Amino acid sequence: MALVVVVGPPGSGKTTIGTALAERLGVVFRDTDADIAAAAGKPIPDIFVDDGEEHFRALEREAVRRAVAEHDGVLALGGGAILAAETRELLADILVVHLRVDLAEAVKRTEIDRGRPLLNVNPRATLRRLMDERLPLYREVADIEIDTTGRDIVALTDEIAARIGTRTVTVNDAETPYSVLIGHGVVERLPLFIGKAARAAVIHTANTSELAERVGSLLPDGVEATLMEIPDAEDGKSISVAEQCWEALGAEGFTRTDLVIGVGGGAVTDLAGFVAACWLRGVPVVHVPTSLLGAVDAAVGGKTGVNTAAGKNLVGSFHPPRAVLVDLDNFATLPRRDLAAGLAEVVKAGFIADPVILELVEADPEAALDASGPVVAELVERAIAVKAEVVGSDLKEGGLRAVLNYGHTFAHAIEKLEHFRWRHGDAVAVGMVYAAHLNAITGRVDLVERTKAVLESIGLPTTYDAERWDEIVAVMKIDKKNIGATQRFVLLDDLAKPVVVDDVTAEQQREAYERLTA
Ligand SMILES: NC(=O)c1ccc[n+]([C@@H]2O[C@H](COP(=O)([O-])OP(=O)(O)OC[C@H]3O[C@@H](n4cnc5c(N)ncnc54)[C@H](O)[C@@H]3O)[C@@H](O)[C@H]2O)c1
Ligand SMILES: O=C(O)C(=O)C[C@@H](O)[C@H](O)[C@H](O)COP(=O)(O)O
Repeated sequence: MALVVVVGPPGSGKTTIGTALAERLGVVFRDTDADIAAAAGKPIPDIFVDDGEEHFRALEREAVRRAVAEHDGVLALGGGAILAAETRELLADILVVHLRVDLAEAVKRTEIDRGRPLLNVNPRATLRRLMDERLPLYREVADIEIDTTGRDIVALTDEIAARIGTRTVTVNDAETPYSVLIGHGVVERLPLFIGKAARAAVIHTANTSELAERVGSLLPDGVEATLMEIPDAEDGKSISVAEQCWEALGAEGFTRTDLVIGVGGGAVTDLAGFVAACWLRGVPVVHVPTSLLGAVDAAVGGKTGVNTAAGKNLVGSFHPPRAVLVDLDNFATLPRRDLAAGLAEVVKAGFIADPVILELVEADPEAALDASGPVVAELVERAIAVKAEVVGSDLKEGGLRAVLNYGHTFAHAIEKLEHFRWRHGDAVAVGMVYAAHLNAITGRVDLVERTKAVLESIGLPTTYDAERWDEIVAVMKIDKKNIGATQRFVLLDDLAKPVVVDDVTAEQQREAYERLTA
């Protein structure tokens, strides 16, 4: 079903603004006038001349019906499409943007384009009449009305995106670009990303069961929801849980066009992504992250996986989602400790790429912990933008993507030694302090105090048990970034200047541990 439908009189900019809006939202643009001309094999003015307006309107009603049902992007309708009552009814459940324009500018804009059959004679008077007649109908169907007169495209698309309540980050993945919608209530946009699914498996934990039910109820008629509750947190991220999900998919007869939806924290989205990646060798997955960490990191970028006795995330696959719906309202029930843990990955994005993030947290740590406040919304968008930029150019961690692992070599060792009972974000916080010591010890930038201060200001741990070096070093040796026997670490040459190095000596690693635990 269409994401946004754009309506308005001739000259209001439906095609230009609709195209820019689609680009901004990371979706495809479609125009029913173009559909009609293509299907008829001739331009619209020729249809009017050869077959008459009534015939054209019949073609238009059918073109709109079809496009609304099958196009999951921005859809522009011909200026007169809303004359049909059945079309207006069709638009009742869809987000409709009405573009207004004043008469003088509409005349100017339409003069350039001669292909408008109703404006061949006395265009100014005709336009005035059409605009007056149709205004109440545009208003009847529209959710948002925007005056385009004298305004540039960028400002207009920004305003429409903001009024839709959705900030969108596009992940320009080389395989299939997808959108991360961020805003209050964006879970409602789920029906746009159903594709051809006849069934959807909604994977969740007890903590997100209410939302999972709501997600099930948002599926369009004819799409059958199967709710699959898995154990909470890391207990759910195991091969045996994945296997139970596959058994359930088999029992429900899931096919390649059916859909998996992950509703929960990072553990759920990692598991749901993995289940989707392996079922029939890959079915679509949509993520509805409910934790801050899931939203800014786990749900974006296509890394999926489970933990095994051998270690954290060692079994998995790259399987980018079809879309990610970051509904900020979902953070309302997230415990403060989990919100803080999510901020660890946000702070990481600050150190590796966007220092404004650090400034925002440092300026007001409490605001960074206020789930419903504007600072969290900005932090979420910035952190996702950092991640999208990196994974968009290196999905499979051939090079650049490793920078997202800043602090993770040590963090994953803690997680394994603690039998996955530590919060991932807590481990990453300690891991970043360890990395900051390594930065300083290896003659790079000294950000130790800044790292500790920002993490402590939001209640995150910055030290670890002093007696476990031998175990830690053993686990770090099986880190995914290592090449053969060569250990690799992500360090910082400077703030926002990450580098992957392979020459950190055993002594330097030990020295960093001693400083961390001193
Ligand atoms: N794939 C990736 O790129 C990637 C990136 C970062 C982290 N991860 C993985 O993500 C996991 C960590 O994610 P996490 O921190 O979200 O942990 P989590 O999924 O374990 O969630 C933390 C806790 O918060 C609860 N919770 C989640 N949303 C809630 C809500 N709205 N209200 C109340 N409770 C809620 C969960 O049920 C859980 O108890 C780790 O397994 C980590 O390895 C993956
Ligand atoms: O997406 C990535 O790439 C990351 O490294 C993001 C990390 O923050 C995240 O914790 C991820 O789960 C780590 O992946 P792994 O490959 O080190 O297991």
